[in-house]
Amino acid sequence: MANENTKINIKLPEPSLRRLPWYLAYVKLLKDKGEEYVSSTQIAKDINVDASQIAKDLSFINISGKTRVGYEVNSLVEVLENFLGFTNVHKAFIFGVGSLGAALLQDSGLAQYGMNVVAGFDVKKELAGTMINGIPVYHISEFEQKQKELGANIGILTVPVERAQEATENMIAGGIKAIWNFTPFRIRVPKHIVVQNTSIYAHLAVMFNRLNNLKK
Ligand SMILES: NC(=O)c1ccc[n+]([C@@H]2O[C@H](COP(=O)([O-])OP(=O)(O)OC[C@H]3O[C@@H](n4cnc5c(N)ncnc54)[C@H](O)[C@@H]3O)[C@@H](O)[C@H]2O)c1
Repeated sequence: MANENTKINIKLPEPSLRRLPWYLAYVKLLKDKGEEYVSSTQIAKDINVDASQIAKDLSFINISGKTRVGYEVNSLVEVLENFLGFTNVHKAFIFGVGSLGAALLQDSGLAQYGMNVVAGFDVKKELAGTMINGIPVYHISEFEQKQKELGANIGILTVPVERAQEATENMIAGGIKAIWNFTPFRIRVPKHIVVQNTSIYAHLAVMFNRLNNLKK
């Protein structure tokens, strides 16, 4: 089992880190089916990743399989969830409650992955005082006060692209430490601020290209 020390000491390569949520989603399915053990060969077959790669990735988080039976499913779920930080709850605010911001407020999947969205903020006065999926939306002028009450470290940025930098500066001034940036703008931040850029469109060109190659 990975303990706190292991977690601090390990430097996991990012490609391995990106694969861990796939393993977690897969072993959670096995857990729901009541399976007790799983081998890296079985995981490999079902999710199409090389078995030795899986064993290597999992060895980074200090979990090893038993000869013949493989990994214990319950421990694997627990260790992966702890390692990925999905069991710590991170409080987040959403900035920009338009079509994407509102959709993210609707998504209960975020909470399952350790992200607790506690409020949304928008410049539109008519949105203030509304609720989406039980989560309150406030006018942006209330951010400072709500930050004092709720203390969120993470800000999800879903404002129009031309407002991205200004909203980012406002978020940082209000105590946000990590920004999940959904805008296409490359926001500028001080070194101590974590930025994760995410776009559902980023993979499209790759998919179109693969599709075109299939046709040839
Ligand atoms: N990353 C992705 O995969 C992805 C997908 C869709 C949209 N987007 C991007 O997300 C952003 C939002 O898109 P949308 O379709 O929801 O737009 P939208 O216009 O529906 O919503 C934007 C909201 O932000 C609010 N806003 C403007 N300035 C603000 C500020 N300073 N602080 C707080 N709120 C503010 C607006 O009033 C509006 O309600 C855009 O930048 C868009 O390009 C990204």
